[in-house]
Amino acid sequence: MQQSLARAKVLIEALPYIREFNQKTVVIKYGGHAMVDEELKKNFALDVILMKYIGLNPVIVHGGGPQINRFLEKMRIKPSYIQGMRVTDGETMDVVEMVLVGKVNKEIVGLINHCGGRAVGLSGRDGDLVQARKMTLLSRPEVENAPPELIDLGRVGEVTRVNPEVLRTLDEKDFIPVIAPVGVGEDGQAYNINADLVAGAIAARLNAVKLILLTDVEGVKDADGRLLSSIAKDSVEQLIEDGVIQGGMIPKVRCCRAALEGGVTKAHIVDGRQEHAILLEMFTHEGIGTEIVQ
Ligand SMILES: Nc1ncnc2c1ncn2[C@@H]1O[C@H](COP(=O)(O)OP(=O)(O)O)[C@@H](O)[C@H]1O
Ligand SMILES: CC(=O)N[C@@H](CCC(=O)OP(=O)(O)O)C(=O)O
Repeated sequence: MQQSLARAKVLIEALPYIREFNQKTVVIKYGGHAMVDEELKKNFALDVILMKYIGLNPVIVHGGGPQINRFLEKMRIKPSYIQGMRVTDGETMDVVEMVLVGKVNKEIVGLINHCGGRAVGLSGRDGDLVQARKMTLLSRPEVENAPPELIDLGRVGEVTRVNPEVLRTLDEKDFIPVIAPVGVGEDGQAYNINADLVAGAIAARLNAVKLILLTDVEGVKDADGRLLSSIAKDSVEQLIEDGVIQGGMIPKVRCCRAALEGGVTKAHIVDGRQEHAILLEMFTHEGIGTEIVQ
């Protein structure tokens, strides 16, 4: 009796959130590090399917950094990153597109469909969804007051425009879009874009009610390693400058800030290794991880 009452209470706790998010878009970035084991991947798929069936519009953007690295290692190419971005020469770009679009994307789509959902895989090149240009990245000078230098990352892109037409068409037919972070340049060439940045840009363009970034840590931590449950968007740059936020966490917090500035209501960085992380974040009073706030 007690147990069934507890179960009913869980459902009732979700009710205000289900009502609030009805017909709203939620962009979920599924990081490569969160794709840990088969059980976790299946639970991710089930969370997304549940969201769709209770009336939300989930849009998935996935990463695949570790999966790309495994392939590069087989080819004896050493991965290299600057400020969380992969240095991408022509050969690496071929591997990036092959692994992200040909492998990781298809696996996620296959899993969602196998679990009873209706997913369609896309890259940013399909329907000109994610348009890009070469990313300009400035060095952070070691010596005080030294002028920053332009870093050449090869075929790494930044988003210039999101064309949501193809996503609207899929939504009309109740498909769940699963997007690989490869963009298209003016020259028609592919660009490798950090998946967090793609998720942030799509969330802003779709006026998403939430952006959720699933990663492999509990959330953003302070200098002593304690979880920060909330960060004001205007303190993000200071935390980067102080060296508290580093590496792959940099594009995450920056994209959350940009998404909020672009009209997204809430942005969260959440531990994708936790079972049903999406449901806990979306439909419980406590929430989990770090919220970036206005
Ligand atoms: N302040 C911080 N709080 C939490 N993680 C941080 C912080 N600074 C750097 N990181 C690193 O960022 C990583 C997440 O980025 P990344 O590896 O690119 O994840 P993903 O593959 O999910 O995109 C964490 O595993 C952690 O090592
Ligand atoms: C420019 C850049 O760094 N692109 C990323 C794209 C994939 C990604 O972002 O994957 P995760 O989310 O799993 O890290 C890369 O090549 O690894």
